[in-house]
Amino acid sequence: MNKPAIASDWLLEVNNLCCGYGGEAVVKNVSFALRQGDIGCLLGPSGCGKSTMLRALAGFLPLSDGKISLQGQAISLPGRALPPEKRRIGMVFQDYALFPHLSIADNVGFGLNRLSKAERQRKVTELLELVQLQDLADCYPHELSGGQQQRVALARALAPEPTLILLDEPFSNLDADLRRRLSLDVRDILKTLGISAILVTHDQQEAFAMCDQVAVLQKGRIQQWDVPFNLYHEPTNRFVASFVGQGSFILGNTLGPDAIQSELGVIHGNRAYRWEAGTPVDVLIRPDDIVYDEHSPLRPEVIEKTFAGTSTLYRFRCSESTEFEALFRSHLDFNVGDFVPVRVDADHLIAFEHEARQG
Ligand SMILES: Nc1ncnc2c1ncn2[C@@H]1O[C@H](COP(=O)(O)OP(=O)(O)OP(=O)(O)O)[C@@H](O)[C@H]1O
Repeated sequence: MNKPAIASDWLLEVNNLCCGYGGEAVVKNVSFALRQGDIGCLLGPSGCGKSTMLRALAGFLPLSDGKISLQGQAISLPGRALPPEKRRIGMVFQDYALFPHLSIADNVGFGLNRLSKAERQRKVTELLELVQLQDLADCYPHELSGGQQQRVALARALAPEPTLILLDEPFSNLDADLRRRLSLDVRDILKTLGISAILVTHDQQEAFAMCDQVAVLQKGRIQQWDVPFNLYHEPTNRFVASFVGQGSFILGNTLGPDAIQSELGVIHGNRAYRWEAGTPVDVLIRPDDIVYDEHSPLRPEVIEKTFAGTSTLYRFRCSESTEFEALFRSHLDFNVGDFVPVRVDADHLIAFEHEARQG
């Protein structure tokens, strides 16, 4: 049997995308690709162009350069774009955007006019079961909590069986606990249906928990498109290293390709660097790279302590220019002013050529 003619293995391909407003470029030369069933994320600080990229994907913003393809077909090119309603792309917004005068069932069935009444009802029931709101079918949006309204918005976006779902900060109106639970539920629902999605968020925990691939954006450019583990442990540049997770840079000098002399001792890692021995470098120290070791000669001073239940985050100072953080289980209890024996235990040695600090 012949396979359907799909020109590429990728569901979504974005090539050298450039777009913006009034001739001003906001998104610059962005390229990435997403496989069928994967959840991608656009993560970055406020104003870096995440929503602008999403608008271009949805077809609301023209391209000044580049190409967007879905299932191997170009849907956006400069001067030529498939209209939003013909893209088979669903959207879920931060503010839910439900119709207040329609019941939950009618909100979900809104885009299903082409179906017979019975088919429409069957589909709505199926979707409400999927998002676990079958008992609220006859309620109105104002009678639902924020989390429930967002589930309705997801069911409505899924109803026309889109090829791709775009989620624009969908959980940012919810409290932290609900946010975490709902993001995992939404991931499960999308994975069960095998639907691909792009999530826009500035919350890295949400990005890591929910997404298979994450783009870290800065000023309209992708700095790294990778799996969450690599973004944390193998950041490709200083911006990603600082933006993703916690960490401090300390000064060191290379001893060899995989060893750096620093105030915290000789740090070994699993990466080889090509710098000459003696090159000044900034080494990234994550809070989980530091362990308590009562035999260690290194005894930095605790200068800050943040208790967080099962763990405590300590900020240590070795000297005027060397500070770093460490995360210890909270039964290891120290006070500000204590000198604590610690050592570096990092598998992933991340270093960048030394940058003189400003000011
Ligand atoms: N309609 C618009 N007209 C002109 N400039 C815009 C418009 N929308 C956004 N911008 C500008 O484009 C840049 C990127 O905005 P965008 O909303 O894409 O960022 P973002 O990463 O989604 O930010 P946030 O996380 O704060 O929502 C900003 O400098 C913003 O001021």
